[in-house]
Amino acid sequence: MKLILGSQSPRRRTLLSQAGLDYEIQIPDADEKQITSSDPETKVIETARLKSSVLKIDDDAVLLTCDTVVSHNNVIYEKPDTVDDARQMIRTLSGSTHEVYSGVILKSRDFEEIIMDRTEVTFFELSDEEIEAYIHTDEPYDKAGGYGIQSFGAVFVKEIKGDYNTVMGLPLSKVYRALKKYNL
Ligand SMILES: Cc1cn([C@H]2C[C@H](O)[C@@H](COP(=O)(O)OP(=O)(O)OP(=O)(O)O)O2)c(=O)[nH]c1=O
Repeated sequence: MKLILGSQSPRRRTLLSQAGLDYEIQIPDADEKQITSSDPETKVIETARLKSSVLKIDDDAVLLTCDTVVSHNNVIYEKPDTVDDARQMIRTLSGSTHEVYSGVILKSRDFEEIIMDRTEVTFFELSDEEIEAYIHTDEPYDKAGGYGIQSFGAVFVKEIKGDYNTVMGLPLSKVYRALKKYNL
């Protein structure tokens, strides 16, 4: 079996490579706005499934698609569209704890497997100056919740409970373990 990563995310590529997995890439072009669930687990799974539904799966392939959202006080945060969105997200996350959900669909012609993971992240209290400086960089805009734990956003983090890689966009150890079952 060969592994296809259905993602344009550079982080997901890096993480699969870090685990020594070989893969080919396909880029899903799905209209994610059509997934409107307000439950983060449902949202990431349905979105990952939507991404897999727009890609072709060969007989000998397993397709991996994934979605990541941030949830804070029952509100879901995806990628900020504007500077104002990013400001509002980082202000909300400042000085409190949020959850990052990453949901994966592994799909072949014969099966579908769901992998779900959740990591809790607590931010230090951030100053207005810190937030303004950050939202005027490129970093927030391609990331759920408007920050990157693997980049400058690391300095916002006081505590993390769970798999760090789930925050970066792929629950790597769970994915690795699942893929071993299919000899990938
Ligand atoms: C919270 C957080 C998210 N992210 C990223 C992971 C995901 O790539 C992104 C959430 O967007 P997604 O829609 O999950 O993924 P994507 O659009 O980047 O890629 P694709 O749909 O093609 O697979 O946010 C970080 O890189 N660091 C972080 O700390």
